[in-house]
Amino acid sequence: MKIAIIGAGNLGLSIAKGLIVNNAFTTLVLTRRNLEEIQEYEEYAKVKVTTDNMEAVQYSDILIFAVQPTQLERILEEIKDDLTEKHVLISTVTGYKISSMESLVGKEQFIIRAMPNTAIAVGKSMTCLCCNEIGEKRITIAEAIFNRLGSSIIIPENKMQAATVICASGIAFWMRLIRATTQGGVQLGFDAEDAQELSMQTCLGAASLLIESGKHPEEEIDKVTTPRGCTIEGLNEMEHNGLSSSLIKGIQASFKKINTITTN
Ligand SMILES: NC(=O)C1=CN([C@@H]2O[C@H](COP(=O)(O)OP(=O)(O)OC[C@H]3O[C@@H](n4cnc5c(N)ncnc54)[C@H](O)[C@@H]3O)[C@@H](O)[C@H]2O)C=CC1
Ligand SMILES: O=C(O)[C@@H]1CCC=N1
Repeated sequence: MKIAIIGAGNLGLSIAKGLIVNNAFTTLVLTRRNLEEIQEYEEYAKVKVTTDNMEAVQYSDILIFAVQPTQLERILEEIKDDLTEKHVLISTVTGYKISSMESLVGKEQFIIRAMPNTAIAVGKSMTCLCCNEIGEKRITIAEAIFNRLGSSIIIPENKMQAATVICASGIAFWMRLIRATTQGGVQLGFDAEDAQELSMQTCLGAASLLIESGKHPEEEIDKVTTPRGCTIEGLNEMEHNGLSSSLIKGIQASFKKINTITTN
């Protein structure tokens, strides 16, 4: 696959790393306004960096847009005359609707929206996808890319904002929980490095157990909570202090915010 990432910033570079580590492209073009930060990527075989989006379009079949919402419109205006029927446009841009992209590049262009998270750099992103009508003919290409770099599901476009909160912002929420449990571990006497290792591996174990068993979290929690034991003591104290409620309220606040920053 001849892939271009238009806007190799935080997310764009995470996608690039995932593609490179998984050898998941034929050619890869990375664009950015300032090349200094991405020059090192040219050391990888078949990777090119440029400031020229038009060149990236001409050189590639799959165009992944990873720019800020306010930057996308200008870029689509810039490249639209160079788009052909071979191009598949994949936008990771938050809150930028398919209909707005269609109004700039036309309904006949294959358009897919993807909402990955930065774990795509290590092939572990949960990515939500949706597409325009004609894009259904190419959605399997997007699934192939994002399944190689984690897991993907197809959702209706009206759930993309919620998906952004749960998956894209969500990775930051989980990392904060890892940090908090690390701090708890330090207070119990582990050095910071060991405490983080214990916390990360336990988090990975919890997710893996649920993924592999298909069980509900409470069923697995019941196996851990010895009656009158230390686990239920800790869990109840956390709940008295609003753990679940705080997470749910945070998710709601994030969702409220994302609906205010939607640009179209
Ligand atoms: N950072 C994240 O974890 C996630 C971000 N997103 C969305 O992905 C998009 C990108 O986010 P980030 O990577 O965090 O932003 P960023 O600001 O780190 O990256 C955007 C990059 O685009 C470049 N750029 C701007 N105008 C350009 C142009 N005309 N041509 C080429 N490059 C240009 C900028 O120099 C910058 O490096 C946003 O819409 C964001 O909402 C979605 C999911 C997760
Ligand atoms: O925080 C944000 O607004 C963007 C969207 C999801 C991740 N980063």
